[in-house]
Amino acid sequence: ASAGEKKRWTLSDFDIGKPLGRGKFGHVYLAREKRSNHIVALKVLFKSQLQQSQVEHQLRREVEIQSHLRHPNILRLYGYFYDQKRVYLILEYAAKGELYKELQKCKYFSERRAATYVASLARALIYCHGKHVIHRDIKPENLLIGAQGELKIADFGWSVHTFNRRRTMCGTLDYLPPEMVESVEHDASVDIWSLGVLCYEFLYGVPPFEAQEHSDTYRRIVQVDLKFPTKPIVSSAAKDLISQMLVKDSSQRLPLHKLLEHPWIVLHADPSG
Ligand SMILES: COc1ccc(C(=O)Nc2ccccc2)cc1NC(=O)CCSCc1cnc2[nH]ccc2c1
Repeated sequence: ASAGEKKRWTLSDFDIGKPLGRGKFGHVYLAREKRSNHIVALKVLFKSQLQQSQVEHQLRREVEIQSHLRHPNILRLYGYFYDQKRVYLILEYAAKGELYKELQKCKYFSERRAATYVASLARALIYCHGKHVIHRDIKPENLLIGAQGELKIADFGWSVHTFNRRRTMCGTLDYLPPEMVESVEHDASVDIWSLGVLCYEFLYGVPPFEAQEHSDTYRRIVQVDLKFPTKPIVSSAAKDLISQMLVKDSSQRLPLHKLLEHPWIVLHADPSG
């Protein structure tokens, strides 16, 4: 309710629960807002560390952007407050946890689950692009799963290594499109590339351009060295979709709204999302 957003929150409004994770700027805790019994994730950032890294403006800008985003597949930022030493972000709690852990556990997803996730992400990105917000950094580490199994772009803040516990740690190049790897300025079509990389990883369990050395990943990306393994068996419709997203010329990538009409998505994605 809009009245609630005007409220000045304080720590005493919350019962603090178990830690959900920790990162460069602070810790995240499960918490319950006392009056409503609403369960949230409370992210605690240390002002000293924010100042040291000169990210206060970035945080202010992000809080501003996030407070206007309302989409079932984008993790909500309900509000924030601060005290002497810390800034607190009141975030939506995704009850089924981190997607990359689920992917590690299953190795790879069924075509139905992969298509359902890709369709949800496409709808969330269409929504963001409509609000001129791009590059939602959609690698598996930044995706959470809600109570009904729905995907949430959790956008962990540009340099917050909160949950990037994957072997290819924070600096993974895997998701960057050619124009970003060649540090050319980028537009919303970067998200189409990243979604294509994600779709491949959902189906095969590894990103398409993975290599031992960064330099090899870099070369495979700029050459779009796309190969489909013979195992697991993946439909040609899925490969066709991925091939239309992982295109070097960003203007030739399949637009997101066309993705939602692609036969593989229409055939396999759960309409519920
Ligand atoms: C909208 O979201 C965010 C908005 C802003 C920031 C942020 O830190 N911005 C920043 C910080 C410093 C400098 C500049 C910018 C982070 C998030 N989001 C998360 O951090 C997601 C994981 S915390 C929540 C959460 C929920 N549900 C879960 N279920 C299991 C674990 C878990 C974990």
